[in-house]
Amino acid sequence: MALSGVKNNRGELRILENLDELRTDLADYIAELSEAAVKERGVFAIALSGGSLIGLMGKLCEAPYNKTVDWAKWYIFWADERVVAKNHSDSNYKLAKDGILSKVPIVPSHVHSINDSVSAEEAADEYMFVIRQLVKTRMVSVSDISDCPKFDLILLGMGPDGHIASLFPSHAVLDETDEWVTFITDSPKPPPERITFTLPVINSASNVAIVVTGESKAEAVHLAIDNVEPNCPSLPARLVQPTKGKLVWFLDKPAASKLDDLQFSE
Ligand SMILES: O=C1O[C@H](COP(=O)(O)O)[C@@H](O)[C@H](O)[C@H]1O
Repeated sequence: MALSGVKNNRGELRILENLDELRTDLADYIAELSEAAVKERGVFAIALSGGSLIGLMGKLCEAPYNKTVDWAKWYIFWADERVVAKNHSDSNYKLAKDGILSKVPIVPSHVHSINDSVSAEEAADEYMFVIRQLVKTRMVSVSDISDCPKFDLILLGMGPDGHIASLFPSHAVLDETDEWVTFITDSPKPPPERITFTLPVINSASNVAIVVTGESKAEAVHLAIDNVEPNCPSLPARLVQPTKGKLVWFLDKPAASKLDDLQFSE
């Protein structure tokens, strides 16, 4: 049976019994946000991550979602990307294309992937320019408290070290507040060159979901969510605090196993 509730102002926690339930709950959540955004704005601007998240989104390609979701209204972005060719096995674009985008009727021109034929710095600048144009035409909303884009949904995974997107613990890039998109060339997890949304962009989204499974991530989940002493100010996942938006954690039981006293109603 799933547990659900709000904890420590760290967002809504959804703790699912097993991966199958998590996949279904995640697909329902994305489909509902898509429907609401299309009704309100006529489009749905969604940013994906790489890693295990894509496999966990797989139910969206199955009935009923493959027929009921208004795929033509989706605009797809990436919260982070590895600076490799688009056909490389490390590419977050390739992962999403093979796992989801090639299986549903997304409009190809709505897929905003990163230029893989330039340097990390140039790719970050180009990507920011593309997003800026889409903000101007309101395909992507704009935050009313900063000049940041306001994505309808940013989907994040989390590594065992607490990294989200390509924002790694104690990395200087966590302090980046001027740019929407930036780059790193020293990622502790290969490949070293990556581009990533910055924290101000992530925290300006209308909705952010962090999807985490497996016991190897339980300690990072505890540090990111619980009131721990000393606090972990440089743990990226803890810095996800949407200013006006809503944060939801999707966890399986092993990932949630080190959380302090859960007292949600079943
Ligand atoms: O390198 C990355 O890792 C994170 C987490 O991946 P996971 O396989 O442990 O879920 C991912 O969210 C990010 O997009 C990716 O570039």
